[in-house]
Amino acid sequence: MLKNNPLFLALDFPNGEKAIHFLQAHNLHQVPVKVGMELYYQEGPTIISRLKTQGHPIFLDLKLHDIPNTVKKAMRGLASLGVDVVNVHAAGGKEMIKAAQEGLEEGTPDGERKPKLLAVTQLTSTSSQVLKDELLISKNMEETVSHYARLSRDAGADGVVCSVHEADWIHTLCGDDFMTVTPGIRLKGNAFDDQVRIATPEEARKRGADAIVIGRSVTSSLDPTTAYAEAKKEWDDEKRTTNSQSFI
Ligand SMILES: O=C(O)c1cc(=O)[nH]c(=O)n1[C@@H]1O[C@H](COP(=O)(O)O)[C@@H](O)[C@H]1O
Repeated sequence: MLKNNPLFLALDFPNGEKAIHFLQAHNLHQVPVKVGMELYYQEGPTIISRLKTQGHPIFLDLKLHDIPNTVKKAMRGLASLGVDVVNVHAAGGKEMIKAAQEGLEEGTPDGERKPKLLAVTQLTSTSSQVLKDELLISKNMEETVSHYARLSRDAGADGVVCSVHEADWIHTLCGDDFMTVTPGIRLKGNAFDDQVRIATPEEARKRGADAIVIGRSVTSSLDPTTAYAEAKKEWDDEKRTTNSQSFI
């Protein structure tokens, strides 16, 4: 795996013991991981320091969405944890995204690298129908995601979270160095009905995503070691032109 194009394994486990045991039992030493709300809200910063000690690059996915002042102060604290990537909801608007970057800059200890800031455009579980009927967004998915991506770039985010289907044209719109991180990844034959805008690791690579996030296709597999290896094989490409920004 090129260091610039991580495959983040989503550690959606109810507690730290289960997460660490999973990694050890399946020989997933030092792989990039994503810690989300389920695990972080149980364990707090302890799980971050445990994973860091074991050498895992970390995407801390808490999807902040609040008034700019609150987000800025929360990001100050998160920056001090030494994670590699954090995120907010782009729907919080430009001022909130700017405030998030300011908080990260202020909170990053001297000599350490500021975490990359991503903004979630539209969740991969959201369908075009939900966008229209429940969220009352009258633009279609393509226009909405494009708008949120441009807004995030203009506000100073390092990239966005989007689906694979949007990664290539976000690069066209926002530049090749604007990062696209794509969850909703499924290995062939898997199906989980809560995700809508899904794709395989191979499709993600072909559409130029900079990083992928994969969870249950590996963690709920009967053979997680093989499932992880399969995802990584599909995703890896030594010939790929890498983003000049580096995640980890
Ligand atoms: O920000 C995220 O990581 C995220 C954004 C998004 O639009 N969709 C999405 O699924 N995610 C996260 O990515 C992971 C996907 O997990 P699986 O559906 O099990 O592969 C979960 O931890 C989600 O919280």
